[in-house]
Amino acid sequence: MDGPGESNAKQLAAKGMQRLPFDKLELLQKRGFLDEAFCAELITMIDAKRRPSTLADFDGDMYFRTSETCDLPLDDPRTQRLDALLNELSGIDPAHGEPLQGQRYAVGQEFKAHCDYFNPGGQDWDKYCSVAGQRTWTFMIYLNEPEAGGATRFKVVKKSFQPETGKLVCWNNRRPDQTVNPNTIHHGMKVRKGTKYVITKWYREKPWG
Ligand SMILES: O=C(O)CCC(=O)C(=O)O
Ligand SMILES: [Fe+2]
Repeated sequence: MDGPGESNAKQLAAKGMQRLPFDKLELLQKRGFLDEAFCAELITMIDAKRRPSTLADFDGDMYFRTSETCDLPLDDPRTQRLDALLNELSGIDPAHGEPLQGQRYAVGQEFKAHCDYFNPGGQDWDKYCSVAGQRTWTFMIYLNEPEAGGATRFKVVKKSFQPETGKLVCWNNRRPDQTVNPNTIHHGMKVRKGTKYVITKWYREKPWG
């Protein structure tokens, strides 16, 4: 039985998502999850209100994550519409979702290889996980196509996703036994030309505080 904070690869496939053929992690994609017009609106929202992206368990590399982040306004109908679409697709109780974020990468910006889960026992574990617990699933949507660069590379399974307007990628950050899955390590690679915009939605084991 999946916990209330977990999605399920079989159910996602039944809803039309394509599962990638890897045993090492549950990784799925869906082209055209959002239409171009909605992506363009979300880009406008991200451009309007952004801050430097942050990191948990900072290890001294100032250049590890160089992008900007937008906390999408909770009271905006477009945020609510997107959240509803993701909650419906994931099948996860909305209470377990972190607030939606947009990420913006200008030329040269990246998010080096990392996992989305928090390191059990890491310096920031209590700060980020004492209330809502571990991250379970990640859902990420590309809002546009930069002219060059900006792929998301899953190193262990050697799979790169090219940004494609409206495409959704999602994965389980844990294994079936609920331990964290290091095979999910991925790199938001440097944008070489243009600007890259994505939306990220993370779900938690327990309700978000
Ligand atoms: O931008 C990307 O391609 C990856 C983003 C990412 O991994 C994250 O926000 O956790
Ligand atoms: Fe990530």
